[in-house]
Order: sequence, then structure tokens, then C-alpha cells
Amino acid sequence: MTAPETAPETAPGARPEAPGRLLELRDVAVTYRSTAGDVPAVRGVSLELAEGEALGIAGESGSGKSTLAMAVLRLLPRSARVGGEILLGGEDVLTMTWGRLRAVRWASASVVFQGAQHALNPVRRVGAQIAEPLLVHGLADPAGARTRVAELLEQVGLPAWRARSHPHELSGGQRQRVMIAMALACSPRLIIADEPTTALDVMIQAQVLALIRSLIADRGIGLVMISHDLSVLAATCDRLAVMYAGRVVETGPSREVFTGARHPYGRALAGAFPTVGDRASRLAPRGLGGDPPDPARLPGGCSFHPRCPEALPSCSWREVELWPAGGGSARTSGGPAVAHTAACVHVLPDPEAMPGPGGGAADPVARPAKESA
Ligand SMILES: Nc1ncnc2c1ncn2[C@@H]1O[C@H](COP(=O)(O)OP(=O)(O)OP(=O)(O)O)[C@@H](O)[C@H]1O
Repeated sequence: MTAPETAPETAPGARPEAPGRLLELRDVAVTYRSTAGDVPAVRGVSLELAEGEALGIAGESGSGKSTLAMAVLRLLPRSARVGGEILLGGEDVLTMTWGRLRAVRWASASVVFQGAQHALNPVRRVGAQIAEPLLVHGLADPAGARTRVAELLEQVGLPAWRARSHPHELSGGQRQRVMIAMALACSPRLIIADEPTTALDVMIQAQVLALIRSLIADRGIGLVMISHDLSVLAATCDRLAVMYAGRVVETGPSREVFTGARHPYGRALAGAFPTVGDRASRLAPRGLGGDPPDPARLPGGCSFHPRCPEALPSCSWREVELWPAGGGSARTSGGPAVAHTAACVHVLPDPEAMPGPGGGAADPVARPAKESA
């Protein structure tokens, strides 16, 4: 059976999608409400993803990567308040009805979660689990779904007879392939992969990453991949966004960010992992002192300044927005030239020329001029 055309029709009121632009996040903020107070997990994130482009989101544990990714499909718990705009194919996910959202999940965008052993139902055969979104969305009848499951298993490098296996009969890498087959089942335009290879050993990790990359490239699917490991993302994605304490602090073409990060945190993250495929050439780890801040108690100014080896006095009270950081000539697959930006005082034209808190500066946020942003 050929995969049916599953991209849902544009809903009335949706804005026309910019050509080639699949996902657009505008000033997205997520705050968890808890009895201990509000936790601002994501703060003012703006990102774009073109058709067929792969965007990697990196950052230490607690930086807000998963919260941001889960916000895209409104998969966050009820305690989360989401602000800003999340345009998927021109439609704002945050204002969709639940009926519309159900149609969009899986059919337009799907998620590969970390740790397939927990995401798969242990008592159901994997074929039935892959078939489920096809049946739920009415995209195939039971016979058609069986054929499609066999196709999908072959596409992810598993024999069709594996449809009859239970998850415990598969290795970790095989289970992750099943998760990828599930994500592909309804031919989505966007896949969100949250640490898809973290639980796997190095060889299997490389195989699964190569599989994801080839499937994305062959089908022109957009990919948002999350990892704490910048080297994994650099090997898989066109473009990287580095998050710290809920903000994007650096973004640009993968190679440029990985080998020439301009934000001290981006550099530390790039130095913390070896390059994929060349484990011997381990970069000198540039361990950071201290821990990421508690989002409920962020330090003033740049959130990174207490751990930053290059902090200036003004960093303790002034925050720099994403600022052009040079380079950025690379083009992602089919997309426009990608800017390299960093939210750091050191990419400003004159980092030292910032007036102090009493020195007449009205705005404690340094923003680039609109035309250069
Ligand atoms: N349901 C919740 N209620 C309150 N705070 C939460 C909730 N979920 C996450 N947080 C907090 O939000 C912040 C961001 O968490 P998130 O899981 O998005 O980070 P992450 O970068 O994906 O981390 P990891 O790599 O460990 O998954 C953390 O400080 C976390 O403790």
C-alpha cells in the first residue's frame, strides 16, 4: 500500500505558510506552576525550521530542551503555561481546538521519545503498535495497515516478521528502530526526536543516527533533535541551537557552532564531547564549574555569568539578546543562508563600552538593530 497523503488540510484562519517554512517558534515561553512557585523553564525562544531541515537543540540537563520540544505538540502537563506562537505549517498550535490538534499529532508531526523500552507497550506486539496511528487516524484498514507495517519495518532495517515480536524480544537499537517506524507511519512533515540514541551503545547509536538522517533527507521531513551531546547533533543536523537556563544562547550552522562557538557556554559544550565517528580525537574537555541555575532562582543579568570564565562586570546585570556572531554562510538543505548568532557580550562590537547600572543605560538588555538580527 502506498502511504496516503496525510498532511491535514489547512484550517480556516491559518496564516499562509511561508514557502519552505515548516515550523516557526515566536517568543515561546513555558512556565510550570507548582506549589513551590513558578518555574520559567523556557524564556522567549524564537526559532525556525525549513522543510527537510534538521535542527539540533543542545544543552545540559534542565536547560529546557524537552519542555520546548514537547510544547510544539502541546504534550506538556496541565501545570505548564505556554506563551508566544508556535506555527506549524502556518497554523498556531497553541490556539488549535483539541480535535484539530489530534489530527495534527502523528499525521503532521510525530515524536520519537528517549528510551524506547519505556515508550513501547510491553504486552503488545510491535506490529500492532506501529499500526495504531494508521488505524486511529483512519489512514488504513487492518489489511492495509499490515502491509504498511511491513514496509516501515524494512525501511528502518528490520525484517517484516519482527512485527510479531514483543518489545522484550528486541535489542535496544531494534526497539529504537521500531519507535522510528511508528514516527514515520503517517508520513509526517516534522519529526521531533528527544534524545533518540542516548540509551544505545556507540556503534548502535551511529547506525540509528545514520538511519534518521537518511530517512529525513530522502523524504524532505523536518527534524528537531534534542540531545545534551553537541557532537551527536553536529553529526546529524544542519543547524544547532544551544540552550542555557531556558534561553537559546547560540544558534547557527552545525559545523560553525561545533567548531567555532562564540558563546563561552557553546564552546564548553562543544569541548565536552568527542566528535562522532572519530572517538580517538577527543577534544580536551572544558569542564565547567558549578551547576546550571535553578530556573526558579535565576541570577540577574546573563544567567551564565556565575559559571562563565569570560564574564565581564556588566554581565551580572545586563543580558545580551542573540546577536550576529559572524560567519553563517552555510546553507542548510534547500533553506536560506543561516545566521550564526550568540547571546554574549563578547560578540558585541565593543563589549567594554557598556554603561554601568548607574551610567545612564535605561535598558538592561542589549539587542541587535532589527535589520542585522
Ligand atoms: N512538570 C514540571 N513541573 C515543574 N518543573 C518542571 C516540570 N518539568 C520540567 N520542569 C523543570 O523545567 C526545567 C526544564 O526541564 P526540561 O526537562 O525541559 O530540561 P531538559 O533540558 O530537557 O533536561 P533533560 O536533558 O534532563 O531532559 C527544569 O528545571 C525542570 O526541573
